[in-house]
Amino acid sequence: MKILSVDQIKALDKATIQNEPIAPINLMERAALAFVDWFADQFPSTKPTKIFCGLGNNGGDGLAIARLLLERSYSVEVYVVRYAPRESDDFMHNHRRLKLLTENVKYIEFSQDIPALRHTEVIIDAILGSGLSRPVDGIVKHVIETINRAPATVVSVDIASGLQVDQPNNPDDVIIEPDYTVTFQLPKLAFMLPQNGRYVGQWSVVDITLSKRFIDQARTPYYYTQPNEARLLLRKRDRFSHKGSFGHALLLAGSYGKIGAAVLASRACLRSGVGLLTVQVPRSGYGIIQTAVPEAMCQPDIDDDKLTGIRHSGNNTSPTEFAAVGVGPGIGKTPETLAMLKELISGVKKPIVVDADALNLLAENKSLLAKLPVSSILTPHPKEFERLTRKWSDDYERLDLLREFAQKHRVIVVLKGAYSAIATPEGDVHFNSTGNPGLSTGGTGDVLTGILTALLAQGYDPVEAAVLGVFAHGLAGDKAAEQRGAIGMVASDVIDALRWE
Ligand SMILES: NC(=O)C1=CN([C@@H]2O[C@H](COP(=O)(O)OP(=O)(O)OC[C@H]3O[C@@H](n4cnc5c(N)ncnc54)[C@H](OP(=O)(O)O)[C@@H]3O)[C@@H](O)[C@H]2O)[C@@H](O)CC1
Ligand SMILES: [K+]
Repeated sequence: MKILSVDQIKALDKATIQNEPIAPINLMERAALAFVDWFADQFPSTKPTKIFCGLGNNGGDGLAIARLLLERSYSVEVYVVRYAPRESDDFMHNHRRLKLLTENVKYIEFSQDIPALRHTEVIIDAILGSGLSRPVDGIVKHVIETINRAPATVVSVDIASGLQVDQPNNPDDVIIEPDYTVTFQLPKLAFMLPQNGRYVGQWSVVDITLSKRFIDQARTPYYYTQPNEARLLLRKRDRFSHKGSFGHALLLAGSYGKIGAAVLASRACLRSGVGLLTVQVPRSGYGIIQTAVPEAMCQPDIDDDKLTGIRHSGNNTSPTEFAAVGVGPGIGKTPETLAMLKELISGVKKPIVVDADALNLLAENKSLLAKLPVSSILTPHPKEFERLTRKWSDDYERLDLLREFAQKHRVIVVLKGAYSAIATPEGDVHFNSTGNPGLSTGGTGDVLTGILTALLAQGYDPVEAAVLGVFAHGLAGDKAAEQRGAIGMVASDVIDALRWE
């Protein structure tokens, strides 16, 4: 699903009106209906509802929503925040229609006009939408502050009033802090960024059938991966396939005290469809791997405690002969392990998966970045990404840094977090839709490395591997959270919950 800029959203609105064609007022009606359908699924008609409307089209939506809720027997009070002398045409139209139905429309010009808000109520925020053009002040600011202090449930129409759609707000901006946002047609970039979490709440997209042709043709670097899109990436298995069809992967993981990282990455790799897996661990991890992951072959390092080089033994010759290589989980940062990483990077040509301490070693030896095979997948969490780049002042700057980094080094970067952002060498960013705070626990990153290595070994295109792998990892995390709760779940639960279908 594409994420469009605020200018593109306006153009999409216009294109729909012209091409469908549909009168603007009917488009507003469609939006209000879609909102009300969502609302009626969430809240019973016995729930007292107060709707706060601005004077633009977001306010017009609010008035239409008020009328439709009244028609469905909700008890609704409407407040119009009069911050300017002029209303939009569609606001006026809906104002007239609403007045035919109820006298219960009040106006807020001064602070004393703001009603008391109770915890039993639902507040619908239709003050400002995508037309926000400056920070809020005056009476709008007072109303927003009052709503934010209220114990009531708050639902924003399209976007929280005061929140910018696709650029940073000022730190002292006053913005609605909703429990829910119900947005029209496509998600907004603002929803993807951690700094806006409290200004978005739980968000949903409702379909108002805006021009599909316009959306298909619109150019944007930003995408949001939906379940149907991720599932399309999954390859079917041929009945006549054999283990050679799914690649032989190599994982370089573990150090003394962190062999568990190698176990987790290996198990996840095997649970993600790899044909064969060889794990290289320090010698002290040999028995552990052979016992904990009997499906994997193990190549011990000559060193007891750390990885020191690429071992060429048994039926495996050099890293170039593996279908895919994953490196990093639990490896530590000793000079010997750095030497191993250098040997690997200069030896392989195919994309590799780079995680954890391998990323920290790259951050301390930035000249290695230029030597990474094209389309390698790097999986930093924000702190690791900061070490690879620099500090940022807000999440929009971080997003710019992410895109620049991926383009400059021609790699894929999975920036982990809520809505993990996958940046491609072409400069696109795919935000992931699965996952939950339960994934913030030791070992889940190792699991992701195993998954991504397995997908590369099976011959997936690296961008598709990253998008699909991050999606499946988050989905397994969601299933684990359902079973164990987000607090009690551990990385092994995520592996157990992996399902490729
Ligand atoms: N996209 C779609 O397809 C559809 C969109 N729809 C709906 O339309 C909404 C967008 O409507 P909109 O463009 O009228 O903008 P909206 O946010 O109501 O505000 C504009 C007014 O507020 C003013 N204003 C701005 N900032 C201000 C501030 N800080 N403090 C005070 N005032 C401020 C601004 O003034 P100006 O900038 O012109 O000076 C202008 O007068 C969108 O979010 C969705 O709900 C649906 O109905 C149908 C399908
Ligand atoms: K709003």
